[in-house]
Amino acid sequence: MQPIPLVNPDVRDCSELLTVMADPDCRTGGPAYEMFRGLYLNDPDKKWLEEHKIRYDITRIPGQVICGEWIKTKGHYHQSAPDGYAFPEIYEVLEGEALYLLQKIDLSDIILVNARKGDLVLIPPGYGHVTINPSEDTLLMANLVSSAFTSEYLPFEKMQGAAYYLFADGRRERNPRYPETIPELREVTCYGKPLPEPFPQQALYSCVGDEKSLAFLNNPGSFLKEYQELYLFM
Ligand SMILES: O=P(O)(O)OC[C@H]1O[C@](O)(CO)[C@@H](O)[C@@H]1O
Repeated sequence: MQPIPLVNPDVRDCSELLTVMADPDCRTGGPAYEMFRGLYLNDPDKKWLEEHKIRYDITRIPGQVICGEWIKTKGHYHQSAPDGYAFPEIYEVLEGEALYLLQKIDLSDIILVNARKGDLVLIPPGYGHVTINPSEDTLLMANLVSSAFTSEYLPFEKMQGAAYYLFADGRRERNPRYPETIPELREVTCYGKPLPEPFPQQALYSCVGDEKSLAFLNNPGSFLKEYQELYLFM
């Protein structure tokens, strides 16, 4: 596939991360990561994506440590689709390595997914998510998501971030604002593990045009059994 030109990003400034950092006195600024949203290679792909209410984004997260933590995205939940279940999302690591911290809205499950180049990571309905770049190298990742979704930041902002903080010195600490009774971070590694059918099996952009493998993005409630079979729940 020819590369998609990455131009005109939305830039998340480090100062926008202050409400989710472990250190409430953290003072930082400057660009944190770039989000290239609503990308396509050609007009037929653009039309197909629009007709199917799907957005393809690429995010570039240069390796850096911010107030002792590995750089991370701000974190958000997704609101419910018309069928009553929250919009899911799927990520692909294009370069570098990533940790995806997923936390169920009722906090009954908190997962840390290790992924590297070529891996696909599915964010099931109802899981808030934060992406962490745990290295000095740049993380480049793509995602497909419903274009009807919006990001809900408030649950993370109210709690000063996700349930766990990951520090560059290797410490992983529970965010003290969450109850002591929350589950331990459940770590899974998806290196080279394909997602089960009917979810995408190949590079995300090559799924553009494949109605069957992307149907879950706008119809989350129709795939409840399939979510149970994800490696996330093993
Ligand atoms: O909105 P946040 O939490 O900064 O996360 C950014 C990521 O979320 C997305 O908007 C998709 O959920 C991507 O464009 C980007 O990778």
